[in-house]
Amino acid sequence: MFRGLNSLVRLSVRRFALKMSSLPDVKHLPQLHSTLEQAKRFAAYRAVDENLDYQRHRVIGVGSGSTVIYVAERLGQYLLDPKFSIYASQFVCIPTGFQSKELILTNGLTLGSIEQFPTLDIVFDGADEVDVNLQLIKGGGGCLFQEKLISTSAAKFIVVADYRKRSPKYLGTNWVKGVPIEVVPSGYIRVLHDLKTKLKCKNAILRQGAPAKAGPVVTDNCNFIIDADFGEIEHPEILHQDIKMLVGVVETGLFIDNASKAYFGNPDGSVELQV
Ligand SMILES: O=C[C@H](O)[C@H](O)[C@H](O)COP(=O)(O)O
Repeated sequence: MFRGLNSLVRLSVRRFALKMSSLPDVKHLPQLHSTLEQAKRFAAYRAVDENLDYQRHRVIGVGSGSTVIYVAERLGQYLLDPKFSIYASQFVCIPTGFQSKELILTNGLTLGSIEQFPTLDIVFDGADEVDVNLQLIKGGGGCLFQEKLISTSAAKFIVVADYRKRSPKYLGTNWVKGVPIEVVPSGYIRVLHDLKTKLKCKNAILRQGAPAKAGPVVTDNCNFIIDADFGEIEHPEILHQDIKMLVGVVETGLFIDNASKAYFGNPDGSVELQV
């Protein structure tokens, strides 16, 4: 129901922006249903406004998840404002999966592919947890491989998140579902076994699609996802390398030395920046 409500609000935001025909101030937009959604929107709008160099940036990555919804919304508003539209009409947006492809299209933006544009100017994406060194856990929504492909192909990777994602110190403190790992389907038993025996993982499970689907989650690349719990992760770069070495692993949800900045939205409208 909330998703439906939010879509309605987003539609009215688009109409509002159309009527205003200038980049709307986030504080004047119709309120979203929860303070958490408001926090995500505050972070996304500020991240776009502060980092998008609309006169120079042409190839823009749009990530996955519930926070980038507001990134795509903001980018769409640049198209509607005559001051920016001449530049925004030249933006090409590269998606990190099916969901972001839809976001790009529904906000009136031009869709491109990583094969056409292997180098990006900037990418905006969410995160499941951000540690004090800007290392990330991503993949809670199952999109990690394409997200990593896009974010490591961009000159700048800007993280947009709400206040819950900021780790007090180590990854694995706030996000306790485990590190998402994309694996080739035929190799999942082997990877589960190796995670437990070779890497001393506390628990590793194949992500299930229930209740929406019986059986495992299948990614946009037709792979499976394993969630591997290592507790608090002191050395994410080493863990990432160790997991990558396992036969059957396509990519890990540990994003190492990749993000340039992270914006965390708070319910009161303030946004914290981590660099
Ligand atoms: O696979 C999903 C992605 O890594 C998302 O960016 C991540 O899960 C954060 O999503 P959200 O903005 O919904 O918290």
